[in-house]
Amino acid sequence: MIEVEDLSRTFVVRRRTGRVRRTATEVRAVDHLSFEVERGEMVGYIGPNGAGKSTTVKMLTGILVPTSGRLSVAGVDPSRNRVDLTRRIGVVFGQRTTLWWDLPLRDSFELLRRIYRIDGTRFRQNLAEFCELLDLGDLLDTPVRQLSLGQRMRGDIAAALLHDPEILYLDEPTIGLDVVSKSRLRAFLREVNAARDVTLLLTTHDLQDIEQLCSRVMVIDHGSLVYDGSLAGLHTQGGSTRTLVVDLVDPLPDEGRIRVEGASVHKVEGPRQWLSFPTDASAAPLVAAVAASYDVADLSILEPAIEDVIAELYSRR
Ligand SMILES: Nc1ncnc2c1ncn2[C@@H]1O[C@H](COP(=O)(O)OP(=O)(O)OP(=O)(O)O)[C@@H](O)[C@H]1O
Repeated sequence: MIEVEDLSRTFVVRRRTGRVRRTATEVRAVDHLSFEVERGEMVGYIGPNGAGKSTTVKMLTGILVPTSGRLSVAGVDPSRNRVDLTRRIGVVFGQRTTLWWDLPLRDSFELLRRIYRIDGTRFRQNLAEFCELLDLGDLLDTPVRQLSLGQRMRGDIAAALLHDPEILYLDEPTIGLDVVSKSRLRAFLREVNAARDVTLLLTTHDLQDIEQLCSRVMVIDHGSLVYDGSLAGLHTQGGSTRTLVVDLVDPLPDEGRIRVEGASVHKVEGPRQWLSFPTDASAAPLVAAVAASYDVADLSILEPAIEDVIAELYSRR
């Protein structure tokens, strides 16, 4: 559905370096990027600020022309055939609305029907389904400017899907939403993906969006991919560790530390000790080894926080 090959985009930025003098510097926003996304995939596209996410999405939607490389979205070259592509993609920006501010939601939808020339029956079916799934029924006659952020976001998502796009780009779709609205929106996106086989590319700083929606995550930094794979694989790649928390019956004398193969103690508080071990190692032999040599009252395992894993990945560059 999406093919990106050796894609780059540079910007020339002119900065004032004297009273009249200006120096031009080149910013390489996207740097020899290659990836493919299959139909129906839900892919998270993450990276620190300025990594090149928006620039990539702008090229995928045909807003920006690449400096070099090859790009194909639903079989179309976005910058050459932008109008064609527009009918096949949907875009949602968490920070901006694509709806008409002063019009009731219903009129915005009607305008979109005309712009995209959506078949009347199909339009009514889609509208009925989205109104039910997104609970929009009571809001259709409210002007967009009077909607709350969560209501507006639901309206924006319905608007982006009315013309049955094959791909949906979502840029920070849950930003600013409360916990309930976030989970409702994620449930809807899962439903749309499963029922309609819509391919989703999601840019977000909220890693829970990724954890709950995406089976694959691509991490971009300085314009190139630093990781492309499963969320679970990211833990291994990030070199993160799991933690075995051991509550001993009594503290070890002289603040002694548990000694076992394959793990090391990184914190001791009275009878409680924290042992780090690699994420790809099994905890079972470690637990057995600790239990065989020490009087253990309780044990638990802490998984690494995905935020820490990603922060570690960014900091390596
Ligand atoms: N129109 C432009 N002119 C000059 N430089 C630009 C332009 N657009 C983006 N850049 C630069 O390209 C780099 C990548 O920016 P981009 O907006 O793609 O990052 P991002 O990953 O989307 O960041 P964020 O998470 O902050 O939205 C940055 O250094 C940015 O300053």
